Amino acid sequence: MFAKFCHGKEAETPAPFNEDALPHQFDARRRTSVSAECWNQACDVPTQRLTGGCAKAAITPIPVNTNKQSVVPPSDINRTVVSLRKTLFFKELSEDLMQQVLHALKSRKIEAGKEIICQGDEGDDLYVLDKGKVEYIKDDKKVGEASDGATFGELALMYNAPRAATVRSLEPCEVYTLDRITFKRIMVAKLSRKRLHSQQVLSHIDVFSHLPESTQLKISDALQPLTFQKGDVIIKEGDSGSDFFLIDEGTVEVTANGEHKTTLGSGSYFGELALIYDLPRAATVTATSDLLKLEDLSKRGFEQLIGPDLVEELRRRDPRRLH
Ligand SMILES: Nc1ncnc2c1ncn2[C@@H]1O[C@@H]2COP(=O)(O)O[C@H]2[C@H]1O
Repeated sequence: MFAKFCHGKEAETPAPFNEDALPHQFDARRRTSVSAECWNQACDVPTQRLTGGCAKAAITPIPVNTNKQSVVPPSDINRTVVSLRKTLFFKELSEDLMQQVLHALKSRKIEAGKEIICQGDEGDDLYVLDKGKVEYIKDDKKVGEASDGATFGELALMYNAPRAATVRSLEPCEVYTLDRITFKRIMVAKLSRKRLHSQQVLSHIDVFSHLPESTQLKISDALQPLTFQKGDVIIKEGDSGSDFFLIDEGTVEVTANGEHKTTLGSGSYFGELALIYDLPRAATVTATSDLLKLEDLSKRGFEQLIGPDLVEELRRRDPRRLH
């Protein structure tokens, strides 16, 4: 069993947590899910864990010291960023958060034939394979290989799940590691910014702006940003409807039966009719600006979060009466 090898492997000195940098209430060694850890959204920092809600008081942020030299040599930074951006989590990470990631990385050399990650273990670090080759083993079966530029080990950190596979070095490897605490802090900062942005988009749309803040927050959390380019068809007349859209930035043209009906811009929404009447799409909606940024609410989210009063209001504002 690989698990045996794994648990019998040489203990690698774990990167020490810089507990001095943590707020005193925060237990760095505690392992809980992100949702169970409580974070101060406004300043992207963990706060005291409380039953039933987050602590309100702002607590000193954990600084990632971006003045100190990153262990990644300047010549390798682009390559490391490219490697990180291959994973979904880092794909659209803002530049400043990416800088924080780069400054928190630690470098490690690993001999050939070592278990870097062991299936079933708790996740401590995320790995960027800078040089070398590894194999992935699941339930004692080899399921894949990866070489320079691969990133692995993020799933257990993201989902607070046990390691899904063993990762073993096939040759001497050089890796960069990102510790769990920094990963989670970046993750919460990213989510918190996303939430704030979605909330701003929502609050600029008349019909949503009067909703209670708690409802706005729930809807904001369910929104997913999407980007389109000029000419992209977002909705096709006659199709069944699965999403509702808010326009964050840019414009769309609405056509029905081949006729121009209207142009919509930021502060508008579309795609509600198919969902509220359970009918095929009444019109085609096409991006007309070079860049179109939308916030997407799935049909499920729409059904769960848009209450009867709001549905009634959307019915009252049926655009077919206007244009
Ligand atoms: N005159 C219009 N006729 C039909 N749909 C329109 C019109 N103006 C805007 N729309 C939007 O275009 C969307 C197309 O998908 P839906 O039918 O779900 O919802 C529609 C409305 O949100």
